[in-house]
Order: sequence, then structure tokens, then C-alpha cells
Amino acid sequence: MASQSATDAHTQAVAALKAQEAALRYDHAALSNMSSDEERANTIFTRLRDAEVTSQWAKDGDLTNFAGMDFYGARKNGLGSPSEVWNAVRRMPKGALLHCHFDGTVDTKFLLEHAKKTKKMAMKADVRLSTADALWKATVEFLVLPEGAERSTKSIYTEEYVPGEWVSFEEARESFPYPHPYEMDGTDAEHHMPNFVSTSAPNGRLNGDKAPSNVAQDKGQAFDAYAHALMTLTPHQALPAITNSKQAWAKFQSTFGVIAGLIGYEPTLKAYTKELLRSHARDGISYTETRINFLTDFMVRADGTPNLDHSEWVRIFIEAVNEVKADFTDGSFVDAKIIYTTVRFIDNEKLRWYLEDCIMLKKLYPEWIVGFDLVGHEDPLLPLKVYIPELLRFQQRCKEEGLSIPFVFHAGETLEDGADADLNLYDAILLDTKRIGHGVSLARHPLLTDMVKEKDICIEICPISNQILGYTASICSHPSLLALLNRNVPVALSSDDPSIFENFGLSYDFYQLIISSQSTSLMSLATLARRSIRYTLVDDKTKEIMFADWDRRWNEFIAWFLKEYGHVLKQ
Ligand SMILES: O=c1[nH]cnc2c1ncn2[C@@H]1O[C@H](CO)[C@@H](O)[C@H]1O
Repeated sequence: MASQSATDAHTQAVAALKAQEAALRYDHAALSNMSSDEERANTIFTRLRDAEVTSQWAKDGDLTNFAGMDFYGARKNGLGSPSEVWNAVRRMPKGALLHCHFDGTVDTKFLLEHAKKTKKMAMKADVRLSTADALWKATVEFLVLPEGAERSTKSIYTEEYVPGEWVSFEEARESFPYPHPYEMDGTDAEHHMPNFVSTSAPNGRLNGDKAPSNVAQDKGQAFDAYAHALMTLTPHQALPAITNSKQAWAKFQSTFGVIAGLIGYEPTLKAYTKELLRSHARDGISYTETRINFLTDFMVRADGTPNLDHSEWVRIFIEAVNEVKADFTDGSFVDAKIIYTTVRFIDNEKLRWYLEDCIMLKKLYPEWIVGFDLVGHEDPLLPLKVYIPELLRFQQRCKEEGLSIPFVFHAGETLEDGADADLNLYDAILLDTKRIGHGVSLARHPLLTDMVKEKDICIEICPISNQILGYTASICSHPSLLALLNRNVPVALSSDDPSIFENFGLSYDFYQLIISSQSTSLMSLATLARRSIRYTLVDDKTKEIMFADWDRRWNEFIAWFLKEYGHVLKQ
């Protein structure tokens, strides 16, 4: 047996090594400079977290659940219901959300509520919805039609319906002939609290409107559950389980087609933008840089005419943001900006058109367009290398015009090693990308990882999205998240498409990290939240305002937390 002194020396060496590693971490500075209140809060939070891991995520004998498990499993196991850690995470100020796709952000139930109030809303399917089976195989679309436009009077649920013809949304909704489609294991789709504050009666009618009969109401609710299932990835009894990334992407892509017609209507677009800011504010997010997909040319005007162009989308976005800002009279910071995106299946000629369109919008609204990105499924779609000539030309054009439109590229959202999607990281970095969307494969590249750190490029990691779309089994095995964080490579946690995954806001992604990692503490989350502000694409003066606002809200949060949980230290 070794002597006591040899054992002691080993223990000391381990402690020294641990301290050395801790000093490399992103949260080191915050942990070294805590106020006494922060120190107390941090200790309490860790205790609450450890207790919650045991009580909620490591139940004796239950081999199916664990801390940081897959998102939908975790939801079934109570993630999102009140708990000490959840309540605190939900309440803490989270700074900026740097990666979310505009049309995948606000609760789809909000869109349905608006559709119900839109008389001209129509629906079509590519097959007759005359069997329950057809319901789930069909490609369904919605659209607001112009006044007097032809609509079929045949029921979409009968043999008489001609596939592809538009029918009334209201009629289709209120005559839905199938039983209520339930989520997962019989969980009622309606029981999840919608992530917005409803302004109308539960059936979507404004107060004072004639209430439909109970039967119509039941049918309407069953229809809503169906439409909700078409717009989300939430597992559903009627649908086969998704078992790989390809299947997940197929279902994921289909949701955008369903959402497009509901969102692409002037009044809804404006209400949606306002709700985006408000729902984020409720989750402690004060600023969002949202990626708007400009692939299609037009949305529908309030009067039903389908010619609302890109400059008007931006105008409506700005009006909505300004109205919400004016509503926040308590002085807290609320804002949002646009990253212009198009999809990476276009050819170079079309890309030039979009880049010029982006320049045009930037000139019209210089403060509002803050970056450019190419989106879509990286594995099968075109790599950045195909677009280099146009992307370099764009940089030159911006220089000539005196415009700053940095790239903020998606890159490395893949498990492939050395394939095009992985190699996108090289192109993105050399094209001076300001941030990288996802970077799932980045940590495998030692030189690129160093370069990203050196160039201060922030990686927008979306843990829940990455898990649902098949890039990791759970947050615990994420290919880059902890690897990058622990090397102090800048990372901003992001939600990606929260309305489709239903990981609204940032609380779910923050919770999954804190619950799954014992080296993560309250001060780590604070570091992530505060640091997200640094990587926004606004000017330094605005950043200073955001930092000051965050600091104030953080102090308020700590005071609340100690009042609520201060007793834990005395136990
Ligand atoms: O995680 C993602 N990676 C790449 N593209 C995405 C992701 N999430 C959404 N989109 C893309 O954004 C567009 C809608 O705005 C869709 O084309 C969708 O493919």
C-alpha cells in the first residue's frame, strides 16, 4: 500500500490539475469575481440542481430517464412544469437569442388563433382527406385568398373533393370528421399551455361573437390538434416514430410549408412579429436576431392581394418591433433585428439576385438588416464552396457601397466527417463569418477551433434542435457543446426553431445544459446569457445599453432568487 503522504500528494496534484482546467473555462472569470450574493445564490442553485437531478431525473429503478435526456422524453417526464431549477432558469435574464428562424419561432397555436379570425383563409390538400390515413399522408397548405376568389364548396373530407382546390378554412375546421388526434401517449394536444397570452375566447372567437355549438367546437379543437401536429415535430400517436436524421428533416421541412400560408398574411405577420418579441421578453430574452427566409417573392396583403414584397415585410417587421418597444414603458430593453436568409439549393445566378435584394433592403433600412446567411439541410444541399464567386463579389459590393452586411453562416450542422457540410466550416471562416450557426462538427477540427477562438467567432449552438434533428442522442453527447465551452470558445445557446420543436424561448436549452452538467453552475448560465450580447451585430453603444439593462435585471434576479430560496443554505 502507498504511504499516506504519497496518496496526499496525488490528491493535491488532482486538485491542482482541476483548478488549472477550470481556469480555462468560459465561466472562470465570473466564478472568480462573484459578489457575496452571487456566491450564495450560486451555491444554493447547485444544491437545488443536484436535488432535482435525483428527484426528477434519476428516479430509483427508472432506467428510461436521465438528466439531459432527449427533449420529448424529458417533456413527458415533466420538463417545463414548475420546479425550483425550471422556475429560476425561466426567470433569469438571458440576453440575446442569436439563432432562430423567424417562421419557426412563435407558437403555432398563435397562428391558428389568427387563422380562425381570418374569414378569407383557405385550405387545400394534395389528396382527398377522406380517410384518417390520408390525413397524415397529405401535403396540406393554407392561404388567404383575394375577395371573390374561387373556392370549392366540396368538403375536403369527401370523395368529391378535387385535390389541389382551395376550400374554406372555417368550414374545414368546423366539419373535421375525425376524432381528436392526441399527442404521444394520449397526452392531449390542448393540455400544453400555449406559449402566448390568448386575447380571445378558447375557441378563437372574439368575445361577443356567436359561440358555435359544442359539436362544432369539439370538431374545431380536433382540427386544431391536427393542424398543430402538421406544424410541429412533437411525437404523435398517428405518426410513425422518427428514428433518424433524414426522417426528422423530412418532417421538419414539411412543417414550414404548412406554416407559410398562415404567417404570410399582412395582419398576421405583424401580430406574429409582436408576439415574437413579447414571448421572448416573458422568457427573459431582451433581443433577438432572427433569420427571415426571403426565398419566396410575396406574401398576402390585408386585402387578400398576393403582392406584399420583401421591402414591405421589413417595413411591417419594423412597425411591429417599434410598437412593442413603445409598450414596454418600464425602460427594459426590447428589440429585434433581421438576418437576411435564402436557401442553399439556388444557383449562383439566383444567389446574386438575393444578395442584391439584401443590399437593397439594407439601404432602405440600414439599422434593421444586420447579416446574411444561407439556410437549409446542409448534408444534401449545396455547400458554400459552390457559391464562393458570388459571395466574394457581395463583399466587394458592400465595400463599394459602404455597407456592413456580415455573413453569419450556418456551417458544420452535420455528423459527416470530411464531407461538404463539414467542410463548410473552412469556407465560412475564410469568408469572415461573424458567427457560425450550429458548428456541430467544429470541435473535431483542432486548427479551426483555435481560429474561431482567435477570431472571436461565436458558435450558435442549438442543443435541443441538434438532438431532435438527429445530430446527437441527447445534450450529454453533443459533439461540440461542452468541448467548445470548456475551451472557452465563444458559444451562444440558441433555440433554432422553437415553435416547431416547442422549446420556446431559451429556458429549455438552458435547463437541459444545467441539469445535465455538474460543472455548469448558475454563474455559467449567467456568463452565457451576458456574453450573448457581445456577439450581437449592433453597434457598441447599443451593446452598452443592453449590458447595463442585463446587469440591472441580473441583480434583480439574484435578489429574487435569494428571497425565494435563501432558506436552502440554512437547511
Ligand atoms: O437547423 C437548421 N439548419 C438549417 N436550416 C434550417 C434550420 N432550421 C430551419 N432552417 C431552414 O430555415 C428555413 C425557414 O426559415 C427552412 O428552409 C429551413 O430549412
